[in-house]
Amino acid sequence: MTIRKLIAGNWKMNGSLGMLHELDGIAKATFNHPELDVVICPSFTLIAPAIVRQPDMTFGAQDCHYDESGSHTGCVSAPMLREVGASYVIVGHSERRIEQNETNEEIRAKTTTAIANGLVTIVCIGESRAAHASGQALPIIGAQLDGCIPPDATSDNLVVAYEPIWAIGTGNTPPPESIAEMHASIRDRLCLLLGSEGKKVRILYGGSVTGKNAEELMAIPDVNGTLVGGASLTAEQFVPIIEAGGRLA
Ligand SMILES: O=C(CO)COP(=O)(O)O
Repeated sequence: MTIRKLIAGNWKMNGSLGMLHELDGIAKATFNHPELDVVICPSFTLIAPAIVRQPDMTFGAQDCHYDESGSHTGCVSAPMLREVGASYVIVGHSERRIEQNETNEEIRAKTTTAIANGLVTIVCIGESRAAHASGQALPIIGAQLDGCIPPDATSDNLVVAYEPIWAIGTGNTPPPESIAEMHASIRDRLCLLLGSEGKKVRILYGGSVTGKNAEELMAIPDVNGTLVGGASLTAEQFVPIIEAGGRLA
C-alpha cells in the first residue's frame, strides 16, 4: 500500500512577520510536488498572516486546548484554529510534555477535540535519552500510543510523529535500523488500536532532520514523512527536504 507522504514543519517559538517571505520559496516547492502533503505549523500569532501570504498552502498550529471554549486564560481552542484557517494541529510535543507537564490523558482529550473540529492531528510520541539508554523505548512508546490515541481516529484525521527526545535539535539521529524497528512497532500498535485504519495512518520521523539526511530517513519502511524543527525555518533548508520527499513519492 502506498501512503501519501507528509512533510511537516514545526516552527516552535520562532519566526516573525518579517520572516514570512520564507514561505514563498516553500510554497513554490510545495506546488511543484502535488504528490506530497506539506504543512507549516507556525506560532498561533503567525497562522493568519501566513495564510494571507500563501493562501494555497496548508498551515497548522502547535497545540490546542481540550475544551472548545471556556475559562482557560492564555489557551487557544480547536474551533479558533479552524476559524483562522488552520487545517492541522500538533499535540503532545515532548517540549510541551516536559515544560507543561502534559499527560497522555490530556493529549488524548486534545486529540479528540481537535479531530471533532476537523483538524488533522499530529500526535507526538518519543522516549527520553535515559529511556533509550536503558532499553525502555519500545514499552514507553507503546504506553504513549495506548494513552494518546482515541479509538475512533482514522488515517484521514490522525498522524503519529515519532520524535526521540534525544534526537531533537542535537544533530543526532538514531541508526536507520533502530528507526525501522520503532516505526514497525508503532505500526503494529496502531493496527491493534485502530484495526485496518491503523495500516494507513501516517507515521512521521522527527529529530534533526535536514536536507542531507531526509531522503535516507524517508526511505526507511513505515517512515511516511518527517516532522522538521530547525530546518523548516528557511526555504533554503526546507525545500531540499520537500524535494527528497518528492523523489521517494
Ligand atoms: O522537535 C522537532 C519537530 O517537532 C524536531 O526538531 P529539530 O528538527 O530541530 O531537531
